[in-house]
Amino acid sequence: MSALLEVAGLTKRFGGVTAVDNCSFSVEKGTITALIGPNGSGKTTAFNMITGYLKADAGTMRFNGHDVAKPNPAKLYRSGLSRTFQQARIFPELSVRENLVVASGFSWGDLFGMRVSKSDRAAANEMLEEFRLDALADLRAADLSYGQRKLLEFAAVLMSSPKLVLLDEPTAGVNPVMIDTMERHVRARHAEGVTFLIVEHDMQLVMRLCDPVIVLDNGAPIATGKPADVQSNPLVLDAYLGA
Ligand SMILES: Nc1ncnc2c1ncn2[C@@H]1O[C@H](COP(=O)(O)OP(=O)(O)OP(=O)(O)O)[C@@H](O)[C@H]1O
Repeated sequence: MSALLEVAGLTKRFGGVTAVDNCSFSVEKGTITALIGPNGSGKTTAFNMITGYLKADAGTMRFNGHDVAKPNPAKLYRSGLSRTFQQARIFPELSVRENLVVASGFSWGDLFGMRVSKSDRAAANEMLEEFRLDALADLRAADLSYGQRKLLEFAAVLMSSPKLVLLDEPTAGVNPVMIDTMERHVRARHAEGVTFLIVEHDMQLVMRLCDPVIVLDNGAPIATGKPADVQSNPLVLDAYLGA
């Protein structure tokens, strides 16, 4: 296996708080890697730096064999690294279908000038079917339920045919049926070769879906390994019980 993403020495301070502290880890190609840790251990801050939403104070990053000196969300998206957010970021005033078309790289001008080609419209329609969102295609995204919005955001990031998808708490606040749906879609895309890095608090889901599991505490990894090994690691137990 080879690393698709490598971060080394990643650091971010907010005033007196070191949210991410000289943090190094890698995500191997073809894995569903989990990034877990107690509340406030730095998971989202790490995601934000890796995806270019937050400037790191220190550290380096490589993605798909290239150094990324200044991570930029749009450039990374185009080069195959995309992400979701804890609170799904979609365009609430666009329809479900339009959200998918925009996510595939169309400018708003193209969208509203109806310059979207038939094949790209077909790709959006396929995604709608795959995610069983076709019945909702013409609804405003704002009118979707919380779980449906998360599903739409996930479908939208897949429109760019990513190599690596970072999911930030994909199942937080969604019902058990939707958790199963999310899991199914992750497995299906993984089987097609997409690599995942997932921040998730649902440990049952992490244990059955992810391998390896990276555990952060105080902004740096304290354990990395197979789910069962990590689960019984005394350092990990301490970090969670002490949290
Ligand atoms: N914008 C910010 N300004 C100040 N402090 C911040 C900011 N963002 C995060 N922090 C602090 O950095 C630390 C790490 O936060 P972060 O959200 O990355 O943790 P997390 O592991 O994602 O937590 P959770 O599981 O609760 O989402 C926390 O102490 C948090 O309070």
